[in-house]
Amino acid sequence: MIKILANDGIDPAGKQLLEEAGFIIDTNNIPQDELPVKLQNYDAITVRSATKVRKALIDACPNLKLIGRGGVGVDNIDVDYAKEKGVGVYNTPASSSLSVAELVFGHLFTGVRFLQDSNRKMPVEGATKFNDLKKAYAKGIELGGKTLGIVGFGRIGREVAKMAIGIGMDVLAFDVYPFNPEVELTLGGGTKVKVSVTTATLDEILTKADFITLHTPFVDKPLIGTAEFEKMKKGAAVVNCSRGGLIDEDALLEALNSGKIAFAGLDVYTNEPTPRQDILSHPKISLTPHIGAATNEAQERIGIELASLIIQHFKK
Ligand SMILES: NC(=O)c1ccc[n+]([C@@H]2O[C@H](COP(=O)([O-])OP(=O)(O)OC[C@H]3O[C@@H](n4cnc5c(N)ncnc54)[C@H](O)[C@@H]3O)[C@@H](O)[C@H]2O)c1
Ligand SMILES: O=C(O)[C@H](O)COP(=O)(O)O
Repeated sequence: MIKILANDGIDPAGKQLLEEAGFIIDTNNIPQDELPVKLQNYDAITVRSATKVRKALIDACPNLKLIGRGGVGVDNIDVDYAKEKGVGVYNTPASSSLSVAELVFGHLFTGVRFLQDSNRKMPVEGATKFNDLKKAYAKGIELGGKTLGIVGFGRIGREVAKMAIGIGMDVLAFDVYPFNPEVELTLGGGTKVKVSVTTATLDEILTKADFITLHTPFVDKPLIGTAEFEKMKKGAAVVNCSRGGLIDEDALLEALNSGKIAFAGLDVYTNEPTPRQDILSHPKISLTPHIGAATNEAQERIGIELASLIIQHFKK
């Protein structure tokens, strides 16, 4: 019997598929430091972003045959080393794109209408200072008609573009690789419409966009630091639902505090799971705790896709 440890959980639909295929699946969350011993009893492990599967753990578990990542980023797994050791590594790249794209707009709509701040202040001051708050939040702006710069035009970047076009934004897109600027929108009734975004350089995005959203992996250094903030339009805003580290957080605070940029929306942080307090308490930052893929729909798709990949792997 193949035994699988779903250390960061798995959607019930995925668990059911695995059980129907005859696998034993445990959803115990074993602490990282106990894994080198406890994972020895399993043939496979599935993780999200919390559990790390590094070289030392792979070495400690010679029976391990598969590592499944329920999600996109495999930066918590030593993929090349695992493959060298004959351990299969799988992820579910497309299952959460729509959910992440929707969260980007959650942050954008939040920022332009100060929701991050009014949600903090209304419970405390709403009843006594209603009109003061009404005045404080009176300078909102619309997203429609503004320019959105998308850095990284992959799966999520393309979903973001479709939504932006749908609400009447102009879209500039940049990617390190050449890409098809055409995206297909599905209208009510199923009608499909093809619309092209404008291809741009990173510099054009920095200087022309009203809002900038990042959709690349993190490699080794921030994509957006002091020099990039300086190039942005005054009053621009940034959203990062990709990976902490893509934005230099010191430079971000400086740009927010000087008024150079109006707001930021963050789902990911340089220090996870303990982001810095000056980021967490900033009134111009809309915050979510790395929940881009955390919708029922995305997790169900992820669970089903991962289960199918695991079943296929062991049936080979
Ligand atoms: N917040 C969350 O919960 C969450 C959920 C899913 C994915 N993500 C993250 O979102 C990011 C994007 O995911 P995706 O599925 O769209 O990936 P993807 O591979 O489909 O797209 C990434 C794109 O970025 C481009 N790129 C790489 N480096 C670049 C650079 N320096 N400048 C410009 N473009 C660059 C690539 O060519 C690619 O087209 C990943 O970092 C992923 O881990 C976060
Ligand atoms: O790369 C991803 O898929 C996301 O960062 C999702 O992370 P999570 O699985 O911890 O929600």
